[in-house]
Amino acid sequence: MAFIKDTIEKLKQTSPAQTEFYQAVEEVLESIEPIIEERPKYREQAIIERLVEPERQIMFRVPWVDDNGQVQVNKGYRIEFNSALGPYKGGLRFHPSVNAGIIKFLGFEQIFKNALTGLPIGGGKGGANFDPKGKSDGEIMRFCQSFMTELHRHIGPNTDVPAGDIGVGTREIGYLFGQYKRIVNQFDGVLTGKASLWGGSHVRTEATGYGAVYFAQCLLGDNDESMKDKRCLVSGSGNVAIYAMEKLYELGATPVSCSDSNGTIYHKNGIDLDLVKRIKEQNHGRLEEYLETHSGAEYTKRQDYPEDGHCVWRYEADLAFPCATQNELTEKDAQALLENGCRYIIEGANMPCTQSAVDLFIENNAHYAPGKAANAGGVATSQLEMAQNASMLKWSFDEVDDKLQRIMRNIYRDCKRAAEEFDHPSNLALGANIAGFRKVADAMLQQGVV
Ligand SMILES: NC(=O)C1=CN([C@@H]2O[C@H](COP(=O)(O)OP(=O)(O)OC[C@H]3O[C@@H](n4cnc5c(N)ncnc54)[C@H](O)[C@@H]3O)[C@@H](O)[C@H]2O)C=CC1
Ligand SMILES: O=C(O)CCC(=O)C(=O)O
Repeated sequence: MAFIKDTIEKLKQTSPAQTEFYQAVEEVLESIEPIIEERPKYREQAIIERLVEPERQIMFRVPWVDDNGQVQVNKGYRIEFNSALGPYKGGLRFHPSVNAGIIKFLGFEQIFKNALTGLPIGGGKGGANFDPKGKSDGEIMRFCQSFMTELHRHIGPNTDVPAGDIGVGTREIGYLFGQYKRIVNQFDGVLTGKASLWGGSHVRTEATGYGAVYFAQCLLGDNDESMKDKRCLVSGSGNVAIYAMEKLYELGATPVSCSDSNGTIYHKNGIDLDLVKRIKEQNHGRLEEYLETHSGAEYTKRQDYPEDGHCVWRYEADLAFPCATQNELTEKDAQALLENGCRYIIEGANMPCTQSAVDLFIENNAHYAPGKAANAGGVATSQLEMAQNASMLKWSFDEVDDKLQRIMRNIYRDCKRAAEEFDHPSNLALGANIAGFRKVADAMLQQGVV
């Protein structure tokens, strides 16, 4: 469709050097082509042109003082992308690679993901090019306080509700919340992923990883298979990877790998999850330390990965869960997975597979679950946290987990139905984009030209 090409070309001119953002937009626009043709109103009302332009983008200076008394400066971002379905909602990423294009791709994906949850939340994302690695607790706190000193004027429980993402977990949310409360003098549900002791929801920590595995269960079930005895490759060793592995073990599967930005562990007998939690959650250490306890496991340093991909995808397994970061699974990795008999690819991370990897999975009829559907359990549980905060109630772990399971089943069903309706019954990427887009686009039509 010429219109899609034109849209991408225009974006390249008006928002230069935002490669990941173009990638995310192109992927969505190509799969919603049939529905744009079916409903001329979307074109007449410039829904696409409006969708690709954030409602608001905030960029700010984040000055802070390090442990040596040196003043440091980072760049902070919050992109309030689309509020057609509810207050902006989406995480904050603290990572040195963060720039406006990365935050925009994440915010754009978040719009459709949040729509798929069926809950009243719009799409947003934020972060900073701050590297938490090697920073002391005091430095992290001062950075978070400075970040919130600007951010607080743009957010609110009914306006924009940030949460965590890479580099932002319960500790950072605590420091951010403390500063917000101090400035606005209100204890409200302005952030999610809070500690359970003071307003956090049960299951939010586990939700993204658990949700991805619940989604995989739906997919396996539809193919008369179960998780039992399945071998699973997992990348990452952060929040999403850890709780995906926990749920895999609970369901009788065996995760055999995990990774961090320095290297990959492959442990044929199954990853020692307690040890990974100790290294990562408690000590904020490096995965290489795993070998001190398990000398039989394999460790591959990042510099020894194949040139055209990531060594984690070169092992044999039934399922693959990319749970680290964007574009971490290349076409060559996809080829290796398929050759090794892997038939299920479930994205725990946001856009971890390159577009050519996704195309290869789909061409080969592998079961590919896109991140915007499979990892939506995190943001869905964030919305459950907002609901609990607003009603001043606290639900039990099982109550939240039951709701999460139901939401993941509904997302799976909606993606599948949309894929069937548009004659690509096994293409869940197409199904997710159409099902998510339709909700946002219809809400935008109903709200007029804004
Ligand atoms: N935390 C959440 O609730 C949600 C997270 N996601 C996505 O899941 C992915 C992982 O996020 P979290 O687990 O929350 O972050 P995290 O900060 O807890 O962990 C990130 C993991 O990815 C690894 N990593 C980061 N950059 C890397 C790189 N360039 N190369 C190799 N490994 C790298 C880190 O070493 C770490 O193990 C991200 O794509 C994030 O956007 C998606 C939905 C919700
Ligand atoms: O919990 C949230 O609000 C956002 C989670 C997130 O950043 C994501 O879904 O990518």
